[in-house]
Amino acid sequence: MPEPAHATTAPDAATAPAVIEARDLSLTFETNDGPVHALRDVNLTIRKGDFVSFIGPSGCGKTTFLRVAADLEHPTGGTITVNGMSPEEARKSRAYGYVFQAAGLYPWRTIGGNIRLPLEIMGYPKPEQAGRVRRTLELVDLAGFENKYPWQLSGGMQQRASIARALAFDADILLMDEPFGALDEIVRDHLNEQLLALWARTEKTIAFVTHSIPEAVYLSTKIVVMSPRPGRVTDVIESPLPKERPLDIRDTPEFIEIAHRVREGLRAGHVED
Ligand SMILES: Nc1ncnc2c1ncn2[C@@H]1O[C@H](COP(=O)(O)OP(=O)(O)OP(=O)(O)O)[C@@H](O)[C@H]1O
Repeated sequence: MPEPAHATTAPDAATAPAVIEARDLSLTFETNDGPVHALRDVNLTIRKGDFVSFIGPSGCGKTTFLRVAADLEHPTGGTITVNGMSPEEARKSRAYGYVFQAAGLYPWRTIGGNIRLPLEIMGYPKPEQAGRVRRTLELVDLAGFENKYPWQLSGGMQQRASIARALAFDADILLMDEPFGALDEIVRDHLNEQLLALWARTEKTIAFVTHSIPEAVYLSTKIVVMSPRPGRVTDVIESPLPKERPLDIRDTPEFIEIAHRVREGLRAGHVED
């Protein structure tokens, strides 16, 4: 579907190079109960430096979109490119880091050991591994926790460690599948603030799945509203909010207006089971 003409877009945001580009992207899973249309005709451009949130009810294809971009699933129709390459080429060139819903840290490895793991697999020299682990721990505010084990950290700290692991090899793109869904609201607020600061500092492109309207509006430059059966994009909202966002921006009329539009989009796409 074409992107809405009434979107308010900062001039540079519209001209930045495309990082993820989906054209008529479809994925149908063949199951014993018949075909499941996880994605149908999704058209979307994610540009360099965008923070894009995907929001929609359970089963609308948010995770599937990220998994297709990450070459973990293969489309059955249309095309998707990542940094101008096929998802397979992008995966091989380590174009992205992936953060899963659960932190997924190995309990028998220290926090440093977990972050080092992809670097070991990629064959980085040992001294460089150590430097990268140290720098990414600083980025997520976990300096000093390198030698702790995951179970010695809170849930929020574990999620930060899993973000550090995704950042360690310095990919330009971060794919984040509901990384804060299981955390309480205060911790989530804090991590949202930290993630925004990290995004501003590193100028990465972030694709972020969430169920939370306030989280989507607070974090994003662009909000993709999806609806299920078949999974499709029903609205793309370009946020007019400034890049600097203190938490109390959530009380401003601009914020409330965008949240309202997201809610309307979700309501319009709602289907009864
Ligand atoms: N491997 C698979 N085989 C068959 N169906 C699948 C598979 N993976 C996902 N699906 C189906 O595709 C649809 C989209 O799933 P997806 O996980 O992308 O949704 P989602 O929007 O991320 O949901 P949630 O918010 O619950 O995480 C769902 O109906 C799901 O059951």
